[in-house]
Amino acid sequence: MERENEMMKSKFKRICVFCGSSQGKKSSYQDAAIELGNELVSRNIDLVYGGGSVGLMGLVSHAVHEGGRHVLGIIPKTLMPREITGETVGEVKAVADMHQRKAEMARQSDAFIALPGGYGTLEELLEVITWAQLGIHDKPVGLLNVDGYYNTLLCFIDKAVEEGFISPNERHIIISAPTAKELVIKLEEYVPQHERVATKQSWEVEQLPYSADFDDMSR
Ligand SMILES: CC(C)=CCNc1ncnc2c1ncn2[C@@H]1O[C@H](COP(=O)(O)O)[C@@H](O)[C@H]1O
Repeated sequence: MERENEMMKSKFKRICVFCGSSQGKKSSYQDAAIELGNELVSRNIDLVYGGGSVGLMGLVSHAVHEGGRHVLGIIPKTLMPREITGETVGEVKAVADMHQRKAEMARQSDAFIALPGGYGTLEELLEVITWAQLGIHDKPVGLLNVDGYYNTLLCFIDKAVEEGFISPNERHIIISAPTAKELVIKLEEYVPQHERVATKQSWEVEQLPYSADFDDMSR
């Protein structure tokens, strides 16, 4: 038993999952959300997500919570009413707005996975990819391509590479796989290949709230 646990040790402590606030029409999307939750549990990985229990978000968070791992939901105050987001499980952290939510989700996690979803999921996914490209973080980003749901997005990204808008090295930022198990293994093996535009340190300096100079200029 101890040996089994030892084998299942992951280099990730917490993974952030982006996914639909809807369940999607096919049962395979729902099955994949539960399977991903179970995969995290089996590898002793905790969950960070957008909070709430609507759609695939509810399925993945319940699976992780019921499996005994920690669940952290990060919710903007405006989405907190139960009728919008549903019952939450685990720890809930309230933040001021959507921007703070994404920053906090990214800060709290060692890697990101997107399940099928809509605008919200795409926006969260593309933002963490862009941040990786810029060198703000070097955490792996995975796409769980359930039943080929993301094939057209991946084709579009290949087109952007062909047309010279994304470099081949930056194409490697997105890691995709059809099942949770394969995806987590690939994320574990990920080594960034792209050049960073700025060092992490320079971003930290840029992101300091207000400098005295800025304050003076605004007077
Ligand atoms: C108005 C509405 C759709 C409310 C649903 N309630 C929600 N509760 C919590 N997080 C959400 C909600 N809607 C979108 N999100 C965020 O956006 C993503 C899902 O958006 P979507 O369903 O793919 O586009 C999630 O990863 C989550 O972080």
